[in-house]
Amino acid sequence: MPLPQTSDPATRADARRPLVLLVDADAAAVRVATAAVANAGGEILAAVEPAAAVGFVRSRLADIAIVDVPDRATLPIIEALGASGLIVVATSGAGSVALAVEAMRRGAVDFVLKPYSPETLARRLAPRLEERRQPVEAPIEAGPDADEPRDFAGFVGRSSPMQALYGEIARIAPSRAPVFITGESGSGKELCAEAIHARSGRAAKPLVALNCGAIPRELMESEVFGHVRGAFTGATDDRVGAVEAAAGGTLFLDEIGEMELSLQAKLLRVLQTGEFRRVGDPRPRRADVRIVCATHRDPFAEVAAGRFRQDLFYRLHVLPIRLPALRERGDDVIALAGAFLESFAREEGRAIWRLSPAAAELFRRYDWPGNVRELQNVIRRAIVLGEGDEITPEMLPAELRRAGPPAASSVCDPEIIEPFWVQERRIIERAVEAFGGNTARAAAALEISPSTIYRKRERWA
Ligand SMILES: Nc1ncnc2c1ncn2[C@@H]1O[C@H](COP(=O)(O)OP(=O)(O)OP(=O)(O)O)[C@@H](O)[C@H]1O
Repeated sequence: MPLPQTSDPATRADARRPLVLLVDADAAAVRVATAAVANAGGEILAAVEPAAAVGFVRSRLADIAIVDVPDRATLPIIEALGASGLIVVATSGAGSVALAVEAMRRGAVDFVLKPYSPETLARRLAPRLEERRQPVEAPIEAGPDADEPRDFAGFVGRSSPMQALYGEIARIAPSRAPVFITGESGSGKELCAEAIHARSGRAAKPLVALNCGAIPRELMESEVFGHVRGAFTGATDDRVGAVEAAAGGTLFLDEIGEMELSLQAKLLRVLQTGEFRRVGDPRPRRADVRIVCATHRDPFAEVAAGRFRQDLFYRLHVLPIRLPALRERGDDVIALAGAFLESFAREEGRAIWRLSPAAAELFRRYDWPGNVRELQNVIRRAIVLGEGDEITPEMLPAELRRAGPPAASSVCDPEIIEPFWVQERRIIERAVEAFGGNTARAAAALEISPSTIYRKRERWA
């Protein structure tokens, strides 16, 4: 199932794309439906299993729901979503006329038989999407120059992908539903979690962040759920875990993909029942936390490889957000560089620095695999080690200088030759990104098998 795409800025200028909730447990159908929704001019809000659909009844985020009806047990979902004002299109592979009639009786406006092609579903959806297409919503922070793109909640950046991201954050922040943030390393996932918390009704309560990749495995359960005295060697006192510390607020689980499978099962229980136990304590406790999680990996590949529980994934992947890579943000890189030049120079007790035009050009051309964090490091290093008050190309690391236009000479400079695996990795990552995180489609375009990508990724990890 590919990650939802941010909408086409050109279309957004005229009207907001209707948001579609996809309720289907079958990953293959979700892939086809995602393509159909994009073709018909909509945007996927989330793809969820039937059990998670009810969470959307109150959130009122979606305009339209496509609900798979494998049997009669799913029919009440149609009723509930319809009653909350969504246009509901039912689908089913059962091919039963009685089921179709019953789905329509319960409020579905159309019934599409499975398997459907993206074209068929897009055709059936198009008039429904048209009904819900709305004039573009008011800018996020209205003011005298409200039409101007602006920075937002700690983020610097006014490019279209960032404007779309700010809109998504503003829309999903008030919901209680879990948020699943994806994006390359250093692209601002933690900043995004902070913005969501700050704009939610939970802002007055704590935001507790845990990096699942940085905590030793044997301590992780106690970090998340706490422990009681004597639970294990060294547990000399009762200890509150992150879930309790975040009571009423938000729990941010960074690098969720690194969490052990056994602990994933316990987290699933919190999401299903609201209950958890401190390590060594038989007494169940209750938690009221909103979970926001993040990963730099492709979560669909992690599920496919068995490293991420599918049931937990569908519970968490309710409101997905993708952070664009820095290289997708155009001139934001220059604005960010300016902001860091100012703040780091101040921190280092130096005069304010600027970027020379030649250095700015390299910044624009470079790929930034480490994203905003890499940019911060480059600027900090130049300010600490450099002389003067201007960043020039000579002060920049070799990989950045390589980003310049190709040398006029036909002889290749040995310094610019990159290892084969680095070039191969860049090609693969770009392809996966171009297909919105869908490894299978990227593999098809590269004419290699998806398993080749998974195998290589394991080697690079
Ligand atoms: N658009 C932005 N404007 C200003 N600062 C930013 C922006 N994006 C990221 N940063 C800063 O860059 C640094 C890295 O961001 P952050 O830690 O949120 O990234 P991340 O995606 O969570 O990284 P990782 O995957 O390594 O956990 C932080 O200091 C953050 O404040």
